[in-house]
Amino acid sequence: MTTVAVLGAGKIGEALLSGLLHAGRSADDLLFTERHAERAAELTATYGIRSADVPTAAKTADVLVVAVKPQDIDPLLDDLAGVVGPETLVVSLCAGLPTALFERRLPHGVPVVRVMPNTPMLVGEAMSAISPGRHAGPEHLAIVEELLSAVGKVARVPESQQDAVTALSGSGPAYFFFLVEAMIDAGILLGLPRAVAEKLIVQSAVGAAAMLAETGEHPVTLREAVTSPAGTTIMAIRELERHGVRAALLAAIEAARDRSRELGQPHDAD
Ligand SMILES: NC(=O)C1=CN([C@@H]2O[C@H](COP(=O)(O)OP(=O)(O)OC[C@H]3O[C@@H](n4cnc5c(N)ncnc54)[C@H](OP(=O)(O)O)[C@@H]3O)[C@@H](O)[C@H]2O)C=CC1
Ligand SMILES: O=C(O)[C@@H]1CCC=N1
Repeated sequence: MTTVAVLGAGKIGEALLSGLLHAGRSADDLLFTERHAERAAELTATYGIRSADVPTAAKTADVLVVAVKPQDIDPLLDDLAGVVGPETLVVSLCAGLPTALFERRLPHGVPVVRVMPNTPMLVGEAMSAISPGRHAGPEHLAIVEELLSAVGKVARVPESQQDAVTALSGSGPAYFFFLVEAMIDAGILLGLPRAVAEKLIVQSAVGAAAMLAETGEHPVTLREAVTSPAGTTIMAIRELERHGVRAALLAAIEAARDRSRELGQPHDAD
């Protein structure tokens, strides 16, 4: 069994650790590094996973998962440069950061795989897209695929698509949460108690997601089946179109893609 160290156990790092434990991986095969002792102690108390410093994590683990904010990458790469070699697989979850950045800053030959996961890995329902760097071979992709398959679905994409993937599925859960939040507010507007509105909308979201995943039907077909002639749904759809919700989504996701590109840019001249 490979030992995995998560470098930076914040939101996504914790989701990965928790998801791997739920999938049956032993806490003994996991490690993490954190900047603050308090946060490290809290995670160890919750999950029984050991914390370590970066050199210890690099010596002990076969796979190092980098899960710090893109803005925090420089000092971490400095720390890693002296302690990793081609035998260590580096997996980056960082939005926007190209594998070439890691390859420039780490010793020659270190294999790097860029991944864009999402937080549903907490419940075993992540969507992760993976792309190999220059020194990552099929064996490295297979390790990453196996690791992430335990916490959701995995797709292989060319690295040139990762900024779009980040905007679509990396950030995607936030768009659905936003929609659910707004629909619950609509329930309040119509006079429903909050608890009732929440139950109605969350189960409608679960049911709609299951239909999308399980029937294989196109979303248009599924929506048409809800939309009765001269009924209620078409009145709502007309309002959504009138308010430009479709165009807003296109613009929003394009803006997220642009931000992902921007996050990689400070390092272009490294
Ligand atoms: N959240 C999400 O849904 C997703 C995030 N990502 C990517 O994952 C990365 C992390 O995002 P997220 O979890 O949201 O961010 P967080 O800020 O929640 O987590 C990052 C963690 O890393 C810690 N940290 C920073 N530098 C170091 C270091 N040198 N050594 C050890 N720990 C360190 C931070 O500590 P401190 O609190 O002190 O800053 C923080 O706890 C980002 O690059 C993001 O693009 C990718 C997909 C989805
Ligand atoms: O908002 C972000 O930058 C990160 C990357 C994808 C999801 N969360």
